[in-house]
Amino acid sequence: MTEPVIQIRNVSKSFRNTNVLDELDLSVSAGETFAFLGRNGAGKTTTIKLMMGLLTPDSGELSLLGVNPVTDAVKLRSMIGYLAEDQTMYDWMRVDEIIRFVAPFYPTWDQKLANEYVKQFALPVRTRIKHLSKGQTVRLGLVLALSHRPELVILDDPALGLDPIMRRDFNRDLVTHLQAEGRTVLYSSHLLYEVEAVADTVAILHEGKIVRTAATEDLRRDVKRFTLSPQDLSKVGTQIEVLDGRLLVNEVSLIVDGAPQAAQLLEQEGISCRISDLNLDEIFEAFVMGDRKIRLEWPEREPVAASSLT
Ligand SMILES: Nc1ncnc2c1ncn2[C@@H]1O[C@H](COP(=O)(O)OP(=O)(O)OP(=O)(O)O)[C@@H](O)[C@H]1O
Repeated sequence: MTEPVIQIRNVSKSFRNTNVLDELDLSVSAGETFAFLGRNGAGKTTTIKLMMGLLTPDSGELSLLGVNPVTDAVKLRSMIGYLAEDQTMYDWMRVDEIIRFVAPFYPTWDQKLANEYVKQFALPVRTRIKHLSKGQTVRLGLVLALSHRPELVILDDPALGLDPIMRRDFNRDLVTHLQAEGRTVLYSSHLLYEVEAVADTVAILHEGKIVRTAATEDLRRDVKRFTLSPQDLSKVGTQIEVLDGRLLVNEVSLIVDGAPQAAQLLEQEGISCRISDLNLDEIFEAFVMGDRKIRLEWPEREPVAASSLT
């Protein structure tokens, strides 16, 4: 079996008293488009900076393309196409000037390819960077990140600040230029629906750990809403993994991971329920904001004393 292109094992990172990553494990295979998802502040940029050797882990190990970013960051950076969340470019330079400026940093720079990207992205070469639109700036960032034909591309929330149509076009560009060439791509975002069209695999980062890694179609199959009667709640065994539980009027709504198995178990128990599909935003929300404890508390609740009702 070939080595993963990105391998992170047991990586922890704190800033002063804040523990951002807690024994994080993550693995990305060659040719995969891997969406790295988390809410704002979840630690996506911190993880990416660790991968690029811009930060050092407190503990754990990282390997990208077989290189250790802690000891060999400079070598690694020349092998990776990296688009930072807040790209700081020399904004007084023109588009053609910054391309000429960046090219010598990469031994494998392909100027013909850079010219093709500039043409395809319709970038105005004689315009100063400070006069580009947000969409043009992101695309220029891509030209600079991709023209040395990196095997691995890391994009930190690249579509941030783009309007929905631009985001769609940007994702289409990603598919055309990177997936078609079999590159490995790690793409961070806080929007699950946004990465759906491009990602092979989605990993959800929450409270310093990856809480789920799956293909988007598997997430849709596995995570569903079960609606049942409150009386049946105590019969629901702990074998069912509830991501979120809510008490509605005369009903209980449970968002369950492992829906096919859960449906089978409930059927065996003779519990009737309604099972409905969720969209990707609802699935993401259940993982990062779901109330997992409430279910356990309900059956143990003290019944309301009849005297208190009078
Ligand atoms: N250099 C630093 N010093 C102190 N705290 C930091 C530093 N860098 C990040 N943090 C904190 O670490 C946490 C994770 O930040 P990070 O930027 O990695 O999150 P993120 O998932 O990329 O968020 P966003 O989607 O908003 O960019 C945040 O609470 C942030 O304030």
